[in-house]
Amino acid sequence: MTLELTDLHCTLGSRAVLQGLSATPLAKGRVVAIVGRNGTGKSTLMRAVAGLVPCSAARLHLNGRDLRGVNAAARAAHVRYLPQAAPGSLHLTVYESLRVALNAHRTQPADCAHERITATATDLGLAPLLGRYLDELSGGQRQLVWLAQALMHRPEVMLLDEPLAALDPNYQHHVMQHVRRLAADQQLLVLVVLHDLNMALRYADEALVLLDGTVIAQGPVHATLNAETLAQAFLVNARVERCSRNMPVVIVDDLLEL
Ligand SMILES: Nc1ncnc2c1ncn2[C@@H]1O[C@H](COP(=O)(O)OP(=O)(O)OP(=O)(O)O)[C@@H](O)[C@H]1O
Repeated sequence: MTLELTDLHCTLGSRAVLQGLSATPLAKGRVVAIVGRNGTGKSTLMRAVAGLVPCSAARLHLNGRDLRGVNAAARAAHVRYLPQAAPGSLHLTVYESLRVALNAHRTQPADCAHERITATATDLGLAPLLGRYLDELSGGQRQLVWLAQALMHRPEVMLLDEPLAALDPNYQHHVMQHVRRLAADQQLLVLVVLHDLNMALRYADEALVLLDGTVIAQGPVHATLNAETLAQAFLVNARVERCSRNMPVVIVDDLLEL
């Protein structure tokens, strides 16, 4: 399974947001970190792949299937988008909301539903919250529930837009470990917008670096997030060093002039 993106253009209002964005085909089973400065088109790219904003492309294919004529509702069976700000909460318990999410696509026989819900909730550390109402949860807890809902579908592609933004460090690592395991076990392609470059270095296989609506670098995450790319993408003087446990860490020394 691959996702092919060639020459994507998307104009919102009068702004050309995606400007001929192309990427080397993205393969299943991998976690791809989408990074780039604010307003550079990361969310728009996700929304374009999900079919939520109008875009033109020379090629927008999933598994050889042309997605261009496929509307967002039909794409949702294969491509699941988790936005930055999820919609307002209904007065449902976490368990009920996961049940609704599972039923929405009927990918599982009903007798597996309970096991599926409890397994996903346990994996994400949500088991103690299953009986709580969504509108009584904290922002971070709710974000975890949206993620669990998205994962109920077993899509081919998961688009996660800053899924760590409201989470404490423990949950951040918990979520990324789970996402990574899912990608490998279920041969899922995960595109994840991350502002924390250290999380990208630690958990992503590949990085896609955006600037002004195009891809300026793509490849294995450790090779791609180098000083030169970080300078161009973020206007920072940065280096990637190994910590005492041999994990790569981005250190920003200075800001570069605009
Ligand atoms: N509906 C819209 N109408 C007009 N312009 C829009 C619309 N949505 C987004 N934009 C503009 O498109 C550009 C890219 O926005 P997008 O949300 O894709 O950026 P981003 O890289 O995800 O940013 P961030 O890291 O801040 O979330 C921004 O300049 C934004 O103002």
